[in-house]
Amino acid sequence: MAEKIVLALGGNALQSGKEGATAEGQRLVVQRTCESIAQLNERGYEMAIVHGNGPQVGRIVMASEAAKDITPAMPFDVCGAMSQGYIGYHLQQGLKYALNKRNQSFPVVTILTQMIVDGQDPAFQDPTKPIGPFYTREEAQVLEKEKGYVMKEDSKRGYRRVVASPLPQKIVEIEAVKELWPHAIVITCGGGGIPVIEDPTGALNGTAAVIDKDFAAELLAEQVDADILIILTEVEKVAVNFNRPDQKDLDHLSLLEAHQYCKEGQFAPGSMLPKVQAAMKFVRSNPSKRAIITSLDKALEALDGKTGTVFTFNG
Ligand SMILES: Nc1ncnc2c1ncn2[C@@H]1O[C@H](COP(=O)(O)OP(=O)(O)O)[C@@H](O)[C@H]1O
Ligand SMILES: NC(=O)OP(=O)(O)O
Repeated sequence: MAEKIVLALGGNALQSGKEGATAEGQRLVVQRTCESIAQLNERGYEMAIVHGNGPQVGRIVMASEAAKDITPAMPFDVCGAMSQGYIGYHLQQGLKYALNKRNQSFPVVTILTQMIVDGQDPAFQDPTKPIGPFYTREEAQVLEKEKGYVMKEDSKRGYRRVVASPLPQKIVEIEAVKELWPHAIVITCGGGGIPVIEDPTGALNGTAAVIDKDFAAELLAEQVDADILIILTEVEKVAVNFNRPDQKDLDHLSLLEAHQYCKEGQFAPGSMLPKVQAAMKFVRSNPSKRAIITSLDKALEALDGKTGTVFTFNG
């Protein structure tokens, strides 16, 4: 039977490199990434793709706020839906091209996905999710004062606006994902899913937050009974003493080792920590499964055991 993979693509990773943070730059990074995804498809893996949206949704919100004198600003959840739309569009386009080149006519579909969150989630009182561009400390102070944003340092890369990031609880469109799974590469839970709160009548209402796509991908991987959760970002391996002269890249982590490093504060909150926590949760949910964290261009090598950081239940 074909192995099932949930592939999580980092929002920052999709806007990294020399191309920068333009829509065209992202399209080029997506195109390269789609070449590896098409190779995975060629090998017979069944796949769903979950992408991040931190930089993208941040920019959509900024554009909407900047234009508020011309047209009313879009609510945050609508900005999240817009980010799913354009990143899904880039992925559909890139994948179709990469698959066609290999004479594979496999359907690719983006499902606009809502994610139920708990309105009482303490995360609403403690913003942690970095969105939008990076700023200097001085610029961040000005934004805090002038716009009332909460700004935090992000993995020593600069300062970013942070927003609430409640935990994903239920994928609203999960039945559609399961129906489509054997027949298509499904792009779903983009940006962690559009955060919605269910009221007592069953109505869903969008809320101002950005869900962590690593946790959303983990939830999806459990629900579709995936064999492997692969989290692709900018770094090839998870490291301890990250960005220090004694940095050590890790090939493998057992649950126990990962837990110990989390306790030591080795993984930055809002960036590497949720990835490690999602990987840990997945292997804890079923000890026969594995999770891998690696860079966008190394997915194939990592699946072959040649690189990446592999998480397993035991050592
Ligand atoms: N211990 C660590 N090991 C490796 N990378 C780390 C670590 N701590 C923080 N990072 C940073 O986390 C980044 C990944 O998080 P982020 O950029 O938020 O991911 P995404 O690509 O999903 O948007 C890496 O590119 C790296 O700069
Ligand atoms: N929503 C989300 O987790 O985005 P990033 O991958 O950009 O952090």
